[in-house]
Amino acid sequence: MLDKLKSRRRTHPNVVVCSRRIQHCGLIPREHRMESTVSPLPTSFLILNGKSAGSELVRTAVNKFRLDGYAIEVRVTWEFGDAERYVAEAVRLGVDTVIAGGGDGTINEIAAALVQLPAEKRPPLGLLPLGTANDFANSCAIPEDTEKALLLAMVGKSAAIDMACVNHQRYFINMATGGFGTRITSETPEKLKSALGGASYFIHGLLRMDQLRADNCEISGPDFHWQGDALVIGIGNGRQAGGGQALCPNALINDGLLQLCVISAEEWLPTLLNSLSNDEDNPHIIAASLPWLDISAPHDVTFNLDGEPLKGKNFHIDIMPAALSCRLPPQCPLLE
Ligand SMILES: Nc1ncnc2c1ncn2[C@@H]1O[C@H](COP(=O)(O)OP(=O)(O)OP(=O)(O)O)[C@@H](O)[C@H]1O
Ligand SMILES: [Mg+2]
Repeated sequence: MLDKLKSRRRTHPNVVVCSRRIQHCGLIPREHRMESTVSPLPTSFLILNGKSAGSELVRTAVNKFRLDGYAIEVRVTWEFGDAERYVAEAVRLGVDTVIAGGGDGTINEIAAALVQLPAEKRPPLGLLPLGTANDFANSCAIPEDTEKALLLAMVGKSAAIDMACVNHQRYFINMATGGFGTRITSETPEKLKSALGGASYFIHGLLRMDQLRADNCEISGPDFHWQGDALVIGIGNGRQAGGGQALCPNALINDGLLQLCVISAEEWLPTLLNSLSNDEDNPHIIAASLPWLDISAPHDVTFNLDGEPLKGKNFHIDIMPAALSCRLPPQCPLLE
């Protein structure tokens, strides 16, 4: 596998070759590069969520690939906002790939920063899943093994993928969820997440059933209108959220469409039990494929954009076709 990928390496002018090794701890900014500085290896900029900063698996994988000659810069986030600054740094350095090392929220923050750059400056995104649920990476079939995932993130083939924009200012790459599902993911305690991983969202959801409350809302889009009490609203660019719940099982990330799935509140228990397999005949599930949609509610509702909350009464959601390029496995189930 490694040999096959190595044979596909491209020449890139971003790094200085120092004997056979690359000076991986200091990529040279574009303006300071000399004509003769060439490297046969791609350069990567790994933005690691601070929650995974201590991972020995990551350290071992990065060191291994650096010894093989790959140039990998690593930055660690401490709080929201750090990733965007690091993306700006990565662009200044002219790297071949920006790698999101974290969960769905980390991918969201990095993808949102990338999509706001001018297209010609936008490097491809790579994924190193290190979060709790890793819903986007899992549904893209990114390898669980850290070394395999890092190699794919550095040199995998990139594909153009869509993103979604909410109210012209926020973004999601995987899914926006509202209603009951939202409250599960935004309120699941960090301790439960680190102890139980993806299952924590589901378990926390079961514990919270007594507080189940539907959101009354109106949803409209091209040739589509629905109003009612929604228990769960899923708007998918990708397919699953909340730790493996495939709310939008037919979604594709390069079809220029959003998949809407609403589980209405009537007879919620049988619906909930059946719904997670998304039975198309179930009258309590409303599904549609739309390029944009508007959602309005009389009271504040919270939407989770890739697990990060956004509160409001009115949401306008647009698909942004081919907004990013992302290094994905050849058999990624989310590509058409
Ligand atoms: N050093 C840090 N410690 C704690 N939180 C951090 C740190 N750096 C960034 N964050 C925050 O982490 C959140 C993103 O976490 P992320 O979604 O990647 O992990 P997760 O929630 O465990 O995984 P998943 O969403 O896949 O279940 C963002 O809100 C971000 O601001
Ligand atoms: Mg998260």
